[in-house]
Formats: sequence, structure tokens, C-alpha cells
Amino acid sequence: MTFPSSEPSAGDAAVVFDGVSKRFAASGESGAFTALNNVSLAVGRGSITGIIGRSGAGKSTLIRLVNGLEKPSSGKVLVDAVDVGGLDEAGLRNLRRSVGMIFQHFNLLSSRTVFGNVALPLEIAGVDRRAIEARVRPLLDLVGLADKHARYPAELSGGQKQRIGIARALATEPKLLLSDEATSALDPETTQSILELLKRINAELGLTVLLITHEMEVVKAVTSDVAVIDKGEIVERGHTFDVFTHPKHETTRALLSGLPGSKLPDAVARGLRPAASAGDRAVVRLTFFGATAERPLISQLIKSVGAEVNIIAGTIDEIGGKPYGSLVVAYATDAETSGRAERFFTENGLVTEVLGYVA
Ligand SMILES: Nc1ncnc2c1ncn2[C@@H]1O[C@H](COP(=O)(O)OP(=O)(O)OP(=O)(O)O)[C@@H](O)[C@H]1O
Repeated sequence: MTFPSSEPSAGDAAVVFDGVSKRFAASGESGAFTALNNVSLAVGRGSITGIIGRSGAGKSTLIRLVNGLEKPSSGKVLVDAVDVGGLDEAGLRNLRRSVGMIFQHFNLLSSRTVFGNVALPLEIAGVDRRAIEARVRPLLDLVGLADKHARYPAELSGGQKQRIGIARALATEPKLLLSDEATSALDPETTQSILELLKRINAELGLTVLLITHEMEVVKAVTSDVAVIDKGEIVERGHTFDVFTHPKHETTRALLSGLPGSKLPDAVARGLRPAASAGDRAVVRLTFFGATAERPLISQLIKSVGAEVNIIAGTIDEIGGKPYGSLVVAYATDAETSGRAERFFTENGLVTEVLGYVA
């Protein structure tokens, strides 16, 4: 098994997918449906790793393999170096105590109070009442809901319900937290507060977080590492900053195109052609990082290339706390102008991507 250099070695990984395939029997059809095809991926201990992909790409199937809710058709899933496929019932129960999970629709029991919901995994594990009290109270403090301990889920907001879901997932002191679209049912502000809580838990408890989401904002805000899954295969992976600033696979680009600042104005997007005709202008995305992001780039660009450079879109943003900028410019494709532009890009260490050509 070999992983890219950005990934931890199997020994440093909280979770390893080693050549995992998952086929489902297709009812009424011959053969089987391949939901995952030879997936190899290592999730670094202490990381917040995101798995992104379109609907039906295989994200839920992948995450459900980690706590044994699904079994691989071939290959292995290792959690803390233990082969999940080799566990008997007792082994699976132990595994599920060391792997917490939170869900899009919270999955709280409506007949139990907040306290009762968080206490449930401990009751199932046979922990005595006093130890349960001693564990649940600080967890409710951690998620900021100590005053709601006697309330029922129906009396809570979505964000509060997810906080209870998080407290419940942490009750058995897991080393790994799985998050299945945990913020997808929440408004942006509540999403932000839940992400802050996940970051705090990751930093303070050293918990590894493996999350699946279709929300690129979530991945950008909270993950250190990301893998992109498409039709059951991992098509791109790496540190989130690198993948988001240099997306290589077409699926990654498509997923990222919805992020604010990535979208071209409609009028430009409509007129974009893949090849240049005479008199066209090239539309180029420039990405810049670190010190470059702080320089007066636009005025230097216009000075170097000429006043015929148009600024079409631009954004300064942060990924995982690291600043970066993105600027979309258009300029004439004659040899002299493009030569000046390319020299400027190289001299300034800008990453460029030709998006197309417009009249
Ligand atoms: N139990 C099952 N039986 C048959 N097919 C299944 C089963 N579970 C999942 N699939 C199929 O496997 C593929 C991957 O599903 P999965 O739920 O993992 O995708 P996903 O990326 O999580 O999608 P979404 O974002 O829509 O939840 C889908 O085509 C789905 O229909």
C-alpha cells in the first residue's frame, strides 16, 4: 500500500482504507453496483479530514465502513491499526465506543431529556449512575448547554440539537469522531458555531475528526486535509490548502466552483470559449499566497502588462487560517502582451490557470 507524501504513514494514521471496494447487490438487475472501487486513504491522527464528493459518490458508504456499519467487499479498513473486518460482535461494540458519530438529523431520542440522550451510550456500556453524572455534566458544559440538561430535544434549536449529538458522541471518550453531513441541516451562522466547536474539540481533546460533506465552505473552514471522491474512487487528496488552491481533478474544480470568489460573472462565463480566435482576450485565474497576497499586485500587473488588462473577479480569503488571493484577469492574446503577462506571472510566483477566451 503506498500513499502520497502528504498522507501519514499507516502507523501514524487513525484510519487506513487499504484497497477497499464495496459492491452492493443490485435488486432486479444482473451483477452488482460498485459503490467504492479500490479506495486507499490514510486519515492522520489528530487531523480534521474531509471527504467531499457529489451525491452518490460513495461518501456515506466510506464513513460507514469505519464503524463497521458496512463491511468491505474486498480490502481492509484499519482503525488504530485494528482490522474492522476481523472483529466479532464484542469487538465491534468496543470499536463503536472508541468511534463517535454525529449525523445530519441529529438522531436524538425524543422521549429522553438532553441529559438522558448524552447518558445513553454510557448506560448501554453498563457505566454506573454516579460515573454517568460525573461524565455527562462536563460534556454539557463543553458544548455550552449545561442549563438545558432537563429539556427535551423538541425544545431545542437545530444547533443545540447538534451540540447534544456531539456531547453524546463524546460520552464514551472516543479517539475518532465521524461526522456525516453534521451541519447540512443548519443555517450558516449555526454551522459556523458547530464548526468552531469541532475545531475546539479537535485541538483540546486531540480527537481525530473524519467528516463527509457536500459543503465546500465547511471543508475550507475546518479541515486540515481533504480527499475528493468521484464515482467510488478517490480522485484527489492532500492538505486542504493545497487542494483548494491548486485543484487538479475536474471534479474538484467543479465542486470548488461554487465557492464565493471562484465564480465568474455570468456574462463572462457565458462568452467563454476553449480556444482563442483572432482578437480574443485570454481569461486567466491568478492565485497568490503568503507575502505575494500582501503586495500591491494589481497596480504592478497593470504597469508590467499594460492598461489593457481587465480585472474580472477577485477575492482574498483564508483556508485553514492561511491567507490566499485569487484574481481573474483578461488580456489580449497577441504575442507581445501575453509574453509580458507570462513574465510577470513567473517573476511574481503566481499560479495561473487559463479559464478560456472571450471576444
Ligand atoms: N445498501 C445499499 N444497497 C444498494 N446500493 C447502495 C446501498 N447504499 C448505497 N448504495 C449506492 O451506492 C452509491 C453511493 O452511495 P452513498 O450513500 O455512499 O453516496 P454519498 O456520496 O454519501 O451520497 P449523498 O451525498 O447523496 O448521501 C449510491 O449510488 C447508492 O445508491
